[in-house]
Amino acid sequence: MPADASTGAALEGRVLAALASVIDPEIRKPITELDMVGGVVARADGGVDVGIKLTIVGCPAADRIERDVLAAAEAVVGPGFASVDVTIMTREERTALTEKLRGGKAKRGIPFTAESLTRVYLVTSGKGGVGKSTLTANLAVALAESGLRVGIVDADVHGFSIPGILGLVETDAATGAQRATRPTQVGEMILPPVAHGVKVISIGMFVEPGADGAGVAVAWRGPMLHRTIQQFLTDVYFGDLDVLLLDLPPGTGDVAISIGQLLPHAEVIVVTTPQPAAADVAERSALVARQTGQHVYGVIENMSGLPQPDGSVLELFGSGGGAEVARRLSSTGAEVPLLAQIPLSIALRSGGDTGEPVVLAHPEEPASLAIRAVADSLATRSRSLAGRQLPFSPR
Ligand SMILES: Nc1ncnc2c1ncn2[C@@H]1O[C@H](COP(=O)(O)OP(=O)(O)OP(=O)(O)O)[C@@H](O)[C@H]1O
Repeated sequence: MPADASTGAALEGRVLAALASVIDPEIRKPITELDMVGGVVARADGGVDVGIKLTIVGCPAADRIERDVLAAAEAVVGPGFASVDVTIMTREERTALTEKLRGGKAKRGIPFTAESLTRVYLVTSGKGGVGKSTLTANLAVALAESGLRVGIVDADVHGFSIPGILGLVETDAATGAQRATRPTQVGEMILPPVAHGVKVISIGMFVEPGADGAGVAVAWRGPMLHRTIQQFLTDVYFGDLDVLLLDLPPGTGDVAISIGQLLPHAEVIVVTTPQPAAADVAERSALVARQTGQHVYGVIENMSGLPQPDGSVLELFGSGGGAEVARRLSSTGAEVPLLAQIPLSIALRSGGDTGEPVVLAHPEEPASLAIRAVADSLATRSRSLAGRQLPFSPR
């Protein structure tokens, strides 16, 4: 039923209040806080005309925002009594929005400083293929499911697999090839795509797909890598995060050193396999992090024994590698625990192939339970202020 036209201003106020429930899916804030509501005008017939200003032309969230705005307005004035007019923000309005999102600061900096409340974890490994990206993605999804605000920076420059593992894949209109979802850019601010509640940015989102659909290999030089990682940490709008996970390339290369300089307070999680022979290289990746002052939070052993139907366990990659890396790191610095042993799991592997993380698709799997136990231990840690300089001084 239409509202009474004589209460125009009150009606406009009620519709505006209802629009506060419409969340921009990329920025994850109410559109009313983002100055995206151009106007709400009550009509003589008891209906309402709503003007919406999107951040950019071709905004991927446009349809959803328009639909949600219409639904919110109709919930107040009745079906068929609301119209939505969509326009695009001016350059000045976009600049004002990006400044507002940066907390009023025109100048960009890395928000994940030692004083911020975001816990930053670097997921590293000695060698490739040990499941570092798969675990990073599943840990992030498990943390988001437990109610935390979570972001991932996929800094694995040569093996950017996080978008695929999380299903952030789209078809390139020009070539028909599959490619990682492109982030929306608002002025100089990049809005990370969201998958399963996790904000994700990946180098794979910025490379062109090859003929086979895979990202074209990029020959990165050290300074360019450093700038790219720095840009991910400054220009990508993550908002307030509880946890930021960075998926590092395997080994001890330029990216690890750059991140050591940019995020010296980050903590390191080392992923290794049960193979004792791999312990050397895994240990080295953590030692580089220690040299830049980072704390090693713990070791995860992945691809541990595969449970068999008869109850026995097949130790395909041997055993003891995770405990060995934890023991060696503990003997040369602060105590480093073995956080978990994640079993070999077909469901974990196939979830990575289809973009449906195993912790969501098969929460009862032993691999999911082991990943969730690590996520729980990360989730229950609060960011300690001990030993940190607070941003005010005594008079
Ligand atoms: N516990 C597991 N059981 C079965 N398969 C797994 C397990 N962990 C990872 N895998 C599979 O192993 C392969 C390598 O995993 P992933 O890409 O996560 O490794 P990575 O260490 O990130 O490699 P890189 O750094 O070289 O990109 C993937 O196909 C993944 O699905």
